[in-house]
Amino acid sequence: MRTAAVSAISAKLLMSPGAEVLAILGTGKQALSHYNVFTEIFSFKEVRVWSQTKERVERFVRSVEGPVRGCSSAEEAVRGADVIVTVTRSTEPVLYGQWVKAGAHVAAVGACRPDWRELDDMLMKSAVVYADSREGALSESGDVILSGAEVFAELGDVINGTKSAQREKTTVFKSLGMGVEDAVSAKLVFDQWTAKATKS
Ligand SMILES: NC(=O)C1=CN([C@@H]2O[C@H](COP(=O)(O)OP(=O)(O)OC[C@H]3O[C@@H](n4cnc5c(N)ncnc54)[C@H](O)[C@@H]3O)[C@@H](O)[C@H]2O)C=CC1
Ligand SMILES: O=C([O-])C1=[NH+]CCC1
Repeated sequence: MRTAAVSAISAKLLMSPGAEVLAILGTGKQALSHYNVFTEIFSFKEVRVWSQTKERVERFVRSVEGPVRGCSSAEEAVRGADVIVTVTRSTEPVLYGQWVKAGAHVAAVGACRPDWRELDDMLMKSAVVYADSREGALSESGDVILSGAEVFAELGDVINGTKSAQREKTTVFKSLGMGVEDAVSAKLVFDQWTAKATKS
């Protein structure tokens, strides 16, 4: 859930204000938590999902409570989408720059190893790239390292106002996960548990 929460912060800061279509590539655990968080926080008119097999797409569509359209290709899912979440275990690109609408926001969550890819070079080089941690992205993200793309800013730089949120451009948020996110999540759970325990 904390990974999806961070992706939602990236979308809040970087997606175009009139975003209507969300596409999710992947149908595993992260896909489900991203679906739940993004549909809870935002009001997309359409949500699309794609995965490697038809069976996985159908299982995902059955498992969620809200509407979602299963797609038979990644291209079909992402063409025209305003926000794209990549949550696969792929080691090769599944999302190509030529399919991505100008001004779209991509939350790139998979490919967390230096030789793994989810996004192609065209997308990485044409987008404004943000990361949770610049240091992490430069040592762990195949999409950043192998494309040679520049990391424009950390998400924290945008939150504290030292770097701009370039919403009008195509943006990529490269998520790798940080210990501080786990610590904050653990504190939230602990605080809620303590509050409940004190009431009873
Ligand atoms: N950035 C972050 O903070 C975090 C990143 N991750 C990463 O997110 C990714 C997804 O994690 P989970 O949902 O837990 O995994 P999962 O195993 O539950 O789901 C993986 C999904 O990827 C799809 N997939 C696998 N190989 C593929 C390929 N070659 N092409 C297209 N789709 C493929 C599967 O069909 C499945 O839908 C993993 O790469 C994981 O390492 C996970 C947790 C935190
Ligand atoms: O932060 C995290 O838990 C992970 N990041 C990459 C795989 C798992």
